[in-house]
Amino acid sequence: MTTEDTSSLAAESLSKSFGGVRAVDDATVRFVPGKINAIIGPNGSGKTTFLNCVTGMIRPDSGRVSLRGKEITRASPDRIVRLGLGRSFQACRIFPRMTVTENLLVPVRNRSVRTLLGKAHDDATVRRAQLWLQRLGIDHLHGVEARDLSFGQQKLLELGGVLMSEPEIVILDEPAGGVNPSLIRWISALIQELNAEGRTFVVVEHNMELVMTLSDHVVVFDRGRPIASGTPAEVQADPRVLEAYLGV
Ligand SMILES: Nc1ncnc2c1ncn2[C@@H]1O[C@H](COP(=O)(O)OP(=O)(O)OP(=O)(O)O)[C@@H](O)[C@H]1O
Repeated sequence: MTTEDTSSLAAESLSKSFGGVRAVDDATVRFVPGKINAIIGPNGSGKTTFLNCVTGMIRPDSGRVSLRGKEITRASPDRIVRLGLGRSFQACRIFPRMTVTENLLVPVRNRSVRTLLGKAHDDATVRRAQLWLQRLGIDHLHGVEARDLSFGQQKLLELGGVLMSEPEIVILDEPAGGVNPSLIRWISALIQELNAEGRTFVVVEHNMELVMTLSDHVVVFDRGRPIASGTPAEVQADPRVLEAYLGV
């Protein structure tokens, strides 16, 4: 078995430039299956672009992405979701004029016209949406339009949308960004619970306290490429990481 086979999600020599900016520069990353993986790095170090390449949102200039050993580099975002990879966004993506429940039922993760025009949702799907809302602690808001939710509630709703596709791997872009401390603790506990049930997480996050307490494996990006990886304690003690963050 090769190293790649042991990792459910991996990127190899991934590169993406925007004009003269090498946003992702020959990045090779193997996420640890079944664990909470974090990606950290200074602003502009390429974390979001890397995730966009991994999830099919943008096509890398070179390199490959694989899921369970199978190449997905050129797969569409929809297909990648169907293969078990769910993803939230830094700028929360919800439908503001739809209710909380409708947001979970709308096929955001499968935007094909066929699905949009397809039959109404079956009872099982509605029930599943209710169960996720309960788990997220926002079931009492089921009939409220998403635009009337607080920012933190909108983040939970977006997470619910991701979970509706029952992903094996959940990628979260800044789940704690702009969220108050008690909600951060709630989201953190949820991630741990969902991970304990077998879901792998990849979390891009700037909140270092959260990263260091939550994650099992941390990958540090700097100038488009991973410069260090390991346990939170290992990366914290790595001089390359201090240099990237502090320029020391
Ligand atoms: N669509 C784009 N067009 C041009 N440049 C881009 C584009 N997207 C990203 N970049 C540039 O690529 C580099 C990496 O950006 P990216 O957003 O991936 O970093 P990041 O680590 O996610 O940053 P942050 O932590 O601030 O979210 C930056 O220099 C950014 O300005």
